[in-house]
Amino acid sequence: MTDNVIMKVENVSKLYQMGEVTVAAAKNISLELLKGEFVVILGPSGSGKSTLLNILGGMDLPSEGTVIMEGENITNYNDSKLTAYRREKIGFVFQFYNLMSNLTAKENVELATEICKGALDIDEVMEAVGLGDRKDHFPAQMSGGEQQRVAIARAVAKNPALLLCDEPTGALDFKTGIKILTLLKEINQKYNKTVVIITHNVPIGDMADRVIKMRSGEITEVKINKNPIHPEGIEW
Ligand SMILES: Nc1ncnc2c1ncn2[C@@H]1O[C@H](COP(=O)(O)OP(=O)(O)OP(=O)(O)O)[C@@H](O)[C@H]1O
Repeated sequence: MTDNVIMKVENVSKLYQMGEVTVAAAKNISLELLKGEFVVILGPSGSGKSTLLNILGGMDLPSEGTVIMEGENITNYNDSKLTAYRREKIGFVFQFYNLMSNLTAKENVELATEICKGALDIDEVMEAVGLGDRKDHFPAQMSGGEQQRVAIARAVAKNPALLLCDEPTGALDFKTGIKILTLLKEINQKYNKTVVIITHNVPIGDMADRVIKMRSGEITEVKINKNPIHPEGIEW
């Protein structure tokens, strides 16, 4: 394993038995994620993106294959080790922000970092996501874009090795979506974090260092972007 590989996925499949039929939600997937890389996994509905993301994030185990994160095979982990893995190593950003409505923006971020070793300074992260003056606002007092910024701060403040984002712009209007993608790129550069976005939204691939295309549970194409574009150049 080269030094800058943080995750190595080898021959991962996820099979579901539906009566007589075996459904392969992921089929023989192999990939590597590099430190500081910005990756977009693209695929239509049902192509296996969420299945793969769940496996990378330790929310689900593959039926076959291995996932090596920073040299450790997480597919051998028991439930408590997987919980620790999700807590320490992975920052999740979802389409819907899943904030605690009775906590302020800052408290939402604090809650996520309380049980983490090596968390980042919360005030600094709140500034980095552009919410320095919104820390004491409750989710209901914030726009969708602002709530997604809180969700990103919450994921980043844990100082995870990998930020996994599932359709992070899916619930946002175009302009706000571009701002969120810009923020994810800034976070990627400022903290040298590996960021993976999964989406069906093809133009988002143009901002990635690497685009991985999926169809029917398989990787169909891997494209390196030598010159990824700034998110403000993306249109959909
Ligand atoms: N628990 C399950 N049992 C049976 N089949 C499943 C299960 N989970 C996923 N699948 C099937 O695996 C395939 C891939 O699903 P997955 O949710 O990973 O796709 P996706 O690309 O994330 O789609 P979307 O963009 O709509 O969320 C689909 O055909 C789905 O029906």
